[in-house]
Amino acid sequence: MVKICCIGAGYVGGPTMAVIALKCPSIEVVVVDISEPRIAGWNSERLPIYEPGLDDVVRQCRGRNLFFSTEVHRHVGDADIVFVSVNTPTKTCGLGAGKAADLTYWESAARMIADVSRSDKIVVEKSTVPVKTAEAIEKILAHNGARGVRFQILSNPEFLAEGTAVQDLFAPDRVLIGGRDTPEGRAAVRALRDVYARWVPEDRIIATNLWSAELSKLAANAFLAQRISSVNAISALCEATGADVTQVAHSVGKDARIGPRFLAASVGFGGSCFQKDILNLVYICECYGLPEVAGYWREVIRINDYQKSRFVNRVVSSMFNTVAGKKVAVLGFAFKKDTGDTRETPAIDVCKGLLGDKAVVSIYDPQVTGEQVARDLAMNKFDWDHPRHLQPVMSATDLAKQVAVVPDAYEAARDAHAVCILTEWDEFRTLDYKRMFDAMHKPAFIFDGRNVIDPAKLRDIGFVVYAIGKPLDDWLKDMPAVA
Ligand SMILES: NC(=O)C1=CN([C@@H]2O[C@H](COP(=O)(O)OP(=O)(O)OC[C@H]3O[C@@H](n4cnc5c(N)ncnc54)[C@H](O)[C@@H]3O)[C@@H](O)[C@H]2O)C=CC1
Ligand SMILES: O=C(O)[C@H]1O[C@H](OP(=O)(O)OP(=O)(O)OC[C@H]2O[C@@H](n3ccc(=O)[nH]c3=O)[C@H](O)[C@@H]2O)[C@H](O)[C@@H](O)[C@@H]1O
Repeated sequence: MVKICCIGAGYVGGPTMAVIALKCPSIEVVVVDISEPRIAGWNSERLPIYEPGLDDVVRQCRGRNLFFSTEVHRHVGDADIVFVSVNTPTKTCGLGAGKAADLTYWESAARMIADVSRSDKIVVEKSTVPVKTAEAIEKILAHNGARGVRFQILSNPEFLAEGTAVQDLFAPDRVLIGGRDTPEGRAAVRALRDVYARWVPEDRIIATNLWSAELSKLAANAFLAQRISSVNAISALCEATGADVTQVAHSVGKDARIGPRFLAASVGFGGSCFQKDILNLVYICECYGLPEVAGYWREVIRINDYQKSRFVNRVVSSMFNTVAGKKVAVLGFAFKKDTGDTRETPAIDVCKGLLGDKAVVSIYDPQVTGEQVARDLAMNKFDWDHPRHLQPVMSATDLAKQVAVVPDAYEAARDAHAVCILTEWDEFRTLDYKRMFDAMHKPAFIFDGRNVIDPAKLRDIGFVVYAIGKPLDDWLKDMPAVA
């Protein structure tokens, strides 16, 4: 029986391995992690991540051919194929701080693989890594491995999106496998291809060289994020001119060369990867002496930051230039719908902006806990991807004074001056906004950072409405949008 071990039981390692186990009953899959609570979560009825459809997949194969364990050394030692799916955050200090990928976790995983391996292994980069990481890993394994043990490194980046991870894994647009162009390298690519080929059509499995595979992942995320920054840049111009960004995006996306997806204007993109991977790309370009290329991609991040601060400025300037002491309801804190993940969510920057202007913020999100919100709002940039014990937690008193996390949208809006919609949860489309309006101070404002409400209907109720990239209310027309 082929044995697979995956190091890292996170948003990628957990779902990816669960689907491999489901689709390949003859393969034993063990997911290992140094985090005991995470592994305990995977072995419990309440999985550590919220992902539609995942419970069902895990229930079908856990204990059959899918296992979660903290016995990292034993399972890595036993495996034929070792996936490495550890976090690769942005460096917070030292050379390349704020841009370069921090490969500490990756390197320690690679050294551990070398230490415990007594049989040949295929080592698969699942984490998103800088181009040429495979070369560094090869060196670590070659210099530290036991005599006679051979390693083949493959790059097999993951393209799933949170919230749709299970369906993305069931029917991927493509599976990318990069390997060495040697007999051993080609055999390793074949072995991994055979795993995916059990459910992915052959023409969707692409084999490339190692560096193309590594770079394709960074490039794909950069292209996706660039589409959002493009439409968000246009959204600012829509507000200035009276155009409607939804209509513009629809018209632009009808061009088959452009396509309709991923053109929804928003308060900004979030998530653990877009910013991190683009910064990483920027750093790599700078290292290779390509400042113009680096500058081009850096603008994608700059527009994203601009979009978030533009939103905060809209809120504050509309409300007579101050939100001090005013209650602002925040609907949605996760970085997108159908996930409880808050890493790099635009809600953090928006809430911090409002708190900086002394607002009292009342947050409702169907999947995010108060503890998580407190942690996020107290954190420095990039700290979220480092161990929990190194992260500051906002004191209970500070939290109680300015931030409340409440169990539903109506409670968030009670006695509020404004509502900000920051995540596009489906339930926000069907709320009883009249009921909310009646319970709010007047004028009652609504700021829709995700275009989930119908501005005309809410204006009829009596709200002053701002929606990203939509024609402005008279109220907002003369207010400055950007500081
Ligand atoms: N989150 C996402 O949707 C996607 C993430 N990626 C990439 O996949 C990688 C992993 O991302 P996530 O799963 O989101 O991260 P995560 O933080 O959820 O999971 C990483 C796990 O690795 C564990 N870990 C770290 N060092 C370890 C070690 N030496 N031994 C054993 N376990 C160790 C951590 O305890 C953690 O549970 C990153 O490189 C990310 O860029 C790629 C595609 C999608
Ligand atoms: O490498 C990764 O981590 C993953 O990053 C993204 O996936 P994810 O971040 O989970 O979610 P997306 O659906 O891409 O959304 C990212 C952010 O962009 C925002 N977004 C998305 C689409 C859009 O049209 N407008 C928009 O503002 C979302 O609300 C969210 O905040 C990519 O879509 C995945 O292919 C990739 O594997």
